[in-house]
Formats: sequence, C-alpha cells, structure tokens
Amino acid sequence: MTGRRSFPEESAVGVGGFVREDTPTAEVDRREAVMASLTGTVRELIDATIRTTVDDDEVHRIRDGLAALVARLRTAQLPGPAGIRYNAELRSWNWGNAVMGAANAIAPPLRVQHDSSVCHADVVLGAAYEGPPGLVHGGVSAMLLDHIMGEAASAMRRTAFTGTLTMRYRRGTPLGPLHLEASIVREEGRKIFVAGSISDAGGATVEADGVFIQPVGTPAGGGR
Ligand SMILES: CCCCC/C=C\C/C=C\C/C=C\C/C=C\CCCC(=O)SCCNC(=O)CCNC(=O)[C@H](O)C(C)(C)COP(=O)(O)OP(=O)(O)OC[C@H]1O[C@@H](n2cnc3c(N)ncnc32)[C@H](O)[C@@H]1OP(=O)(O)O
Repeated sequence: MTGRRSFPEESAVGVGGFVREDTPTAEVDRREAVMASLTGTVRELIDATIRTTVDDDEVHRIRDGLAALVARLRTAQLPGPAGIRYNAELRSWNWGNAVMGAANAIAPPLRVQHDSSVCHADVVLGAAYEGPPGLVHGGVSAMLLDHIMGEAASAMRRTAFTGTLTMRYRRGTPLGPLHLEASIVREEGRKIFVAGSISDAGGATVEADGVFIQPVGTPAGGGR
C-alpha cells in the first residue's frame, strides 16, 4: 500500500450519472495513471486466460489467487457503476466506460483524437474481441463505432445520444491493428448525422451511419 488516501473523496460517491467532485485535476491525473496501470495488467490477464493451455490444477491455483485479489479490491468499492465525474475545472473522467474507461479492462481502450472535422483512433484488438475465427465480433465493431461516432457528434461540448446506428459489414475485420474514423455529415435541429468506418491495411471493413440526438434541455454547445 502507498499510504495515499482513498479516491474518490467519501462525499463524492454517488450512483451512476454525472457526479461533481472537488478533486483537483492533478490528483485525478495521478489516480487515473495508477488505475490505468492496474487495468493494463487485468487486460493482460483476460488475454492470458483466453489463450492459456496450463493444466487443470494450475488453473485452479490461479483462480484461488485471483479470488484473493478480488476480495482485496472489494474492501473499498463504489456503490454502483462509476458514472461520469467532473471537477470545477471541467476535467471529466469516466473510468468505467466500456470503450475508453481507464479502469475498465474490457475497454480496448479506444483513444480518440479530435482533428478539425474528423475524429480518429488507432487500436489493436486481440483475442478478447473475437467473433468469427480470427475476426472482430460484429457487436464489438458496432460498440467502437458507436463511441467514436458519438464523440464526433458531441464534439466534446454537447450531449448526444445514439438514436439509430446502421452498420454495413463489408468484409471480415481482422483482429490486430485497426483505424477508426468518424465525422459529422450534417445537422438538422437536435439531430446530428454522423458517418464512421473501421479500416485495416486493405481499406474499410465496416462502415456505419448514425443519427445522434441531443436530448431536450441539454446545452447546444455552440457552432463547430
Ligand atoms: C457546453 C456544455 C457541454 C456539455 C458537454 C457534455 C457532454 C459531452 C462530452 C463528452 C461526450 C463524449 C463522448 C460521447 C461518446 C460516446 C457516445 C455514446 C453514445 C451512446 O451510446 S448513448 C446510449 C445509447 N442511446 C440511448 O440510450 C438513447 C436512448 N433514447 C433516448 O434517450 C431518446 O429516444 C432520444 C434522446 C434518442 C430521442 O428522444 P427525444 O424525445 O429527444 O426525441 P423526439 O421524439 O423529440 O425526436 C426528435 C427528433 O429526433 C428523431 N428521432 C427520435 N428518436 C430517434 C431515433 N432513435 N433515431 C433516429 N431519429 C430519431 C425524431 O424523428 C425527431 O426528428 P424530427 O424533429 O425531424 O421530427
């Protein structure tokens, strides 16, 4: 143990949704790096579990060792999902997010770059994302595109929920290095139309169109 105080502050714990915390950005950054290092190892654990060929007795010993570690993590837990948190400087963090959460080993994680009109991300998908043999599960492709297209729609300044997501699986998406892109096609009132794609070295494997909707009462955020 490092002797650091627990995170987040006791008063900030809430269930789901947006949670305001008074944690300084430097402390959020520090804790995020600590959690990301744990998450990276858990991600390794997932891959190693899928691909292991150790014998049954060794599997049972490893299971018992892991159960003890789970019990240690359970000694201090949020009462529900991690939600989205933000501080007075509007530094936000959603460490449980299924696609980019720093504390979620299921997340590849996707690191989205925002250029002027295009969001893009490079990611390497391993054995944990397999659907057909050697290929990315179609639901995983949809999940990743939903996220990057949602980020494109929100431009990190407004809330935009997925209304409709249409996928075209042009050919199998191989596990390994992939490139994702998303951009806004047009806007009509609260509706934001977005196009997205996943590509390997040979070009697009999946293309998607999405309609993202700004919920009533949320800030419009201003022009792009
Ligand atoms: C300065 C302030 C900054 C604030 C910044 C805050 C946050 C931004 C920051 C970061 C965000 C970062 C990243 C985001 C990343 C990823 C995003 C992931 C997105 C998701 O993973 S999110 C989960 C899945 N998603 C849902 O869980 C939605 C459940 N659902 C609903 O919450 C409602 O269903 C809703 C809101 C969709 C609509 O509800 P509603 O009441 O507003 O809609 P309403 O009936 O008024 O229709 C209005 C017009 O939209 C058309 N319309 C309606 N529904 C449609 C649909 N489904 N498809 C196509 N068009 C539709 C109508 O046809 C009409 O069109 P028209 O006006 O032309 O007639």
